[in-house]
Amino acid sequence: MRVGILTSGGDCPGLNAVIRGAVLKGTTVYDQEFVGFLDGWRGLVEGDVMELDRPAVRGLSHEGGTMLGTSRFGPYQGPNGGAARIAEVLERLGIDAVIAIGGEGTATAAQRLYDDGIRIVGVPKTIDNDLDQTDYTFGFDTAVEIATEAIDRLRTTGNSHRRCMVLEVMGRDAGWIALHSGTAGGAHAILIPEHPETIEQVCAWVCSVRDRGRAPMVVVAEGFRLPEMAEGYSTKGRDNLDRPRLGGISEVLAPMIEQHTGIETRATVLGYVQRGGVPTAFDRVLATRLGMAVTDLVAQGQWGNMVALHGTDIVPVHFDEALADHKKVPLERYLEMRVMFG
Ligand SMILES: Nc1ncnc2c1ncn2[C@@H]1O[C@H](COP(=O)(O)OP(=O)(O)O)[C@@H](O)[C@H]1O
Ligand SMILES: O=P(O)(O)OC[C@H]1O[C@](O)(COP(=O)(O)O)[C@@H](O)[C@@H]1O
Ligand SMILES: [Mg+2]
Repeated sequence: MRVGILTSGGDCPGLNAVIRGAVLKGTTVYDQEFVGFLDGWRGLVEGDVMELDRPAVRGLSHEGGTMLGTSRFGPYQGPNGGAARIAEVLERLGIDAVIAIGGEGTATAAQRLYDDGIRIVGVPKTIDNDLDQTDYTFGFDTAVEIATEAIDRLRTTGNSHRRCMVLEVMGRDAGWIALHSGTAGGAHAILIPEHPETIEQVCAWVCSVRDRGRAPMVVVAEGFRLPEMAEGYSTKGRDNLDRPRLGGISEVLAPMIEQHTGIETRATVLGYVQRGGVPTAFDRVLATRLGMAVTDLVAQGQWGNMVALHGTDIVPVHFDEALADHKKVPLERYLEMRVMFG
């Protein structure tokens, strides 16, 4: 069987480890052959492929990014898009099945292609960790490590100047990176998209920290909203799916905090550093296992499924099930940490 792999959506540390895991197990255990589609769905629609044999994936598990490239191009997009045309491309290239590695957008597209008769399986990917039906996604642990290191570093400069430091991390709809890094770094307030807080409440926490003689550390997810904000803070237009490009809420909060409390306050937007560079050991292991497991789905013809982490097991989950809900931070998880704020 000849299998095509693609990576789609935002990149994420661990994508290369998935590709390597799939190629190593698929070639040795199942005699599968692999090609990679370049730049996500674009490579599939346009038939733009590279051979993926064992030497092509050598030493790949520690490398960040994706060797195949990624994009936000859609499989139904453009004059050549659509399942019928994709079926022709697969036929012409002698490819029997597709492995799509991506987030909820990629899984939505994969589900639609599956409904339209394409033999496709998936691997979940998101640094935000907000895909349902999988306990963790690779890339998340790496992002949390990077954000935690940033908190540690901001603390020493904040302490030296007795400033309030505000760190903005990624998290469009879900505050997992903020919650985990803020917890690990001992932040005095953690602000996430799921649970608005008033500026008065944030300032009350900041003042209580200052009153103890400490320099306040606030971690905010990019998608956090004050109660009066209708959507996440955005000044960079919208993406090709018409979602606001988020970023900059920390730069709104910092002057507000300074004005309300009189404490000198500085904002840092961590940005794409969270998505770049080498994956942690945890993410390499998870990504490798997911890549290996997805070749089982191909061998068994379990089309329409993706592999997922349940506890310590890798199990198949139908795209439909995974897409039914969005894995947000539950209120009780937030309240658990909120008692420590201030
Ligand atoms: N509802 C949808 N229907 C068809 N294709 C979609 C849909 N949502 C996303 N896609 C395609 O999948 C690509 C990746 O989705 P995106 O949300 O950008 O990343 P991710 O897969 O990481 O969530 C999008 O650019 C788009 O081309
Ligand atoms: O600028 P881009 O590449 O569109 O991505 C920004 C978004 O991607 C994310 O990193 C999420 O990416 P994934 O869920 O696709 O891993 C968000 O936190 C952020 O809002
Ligand atoms: Mg998405």
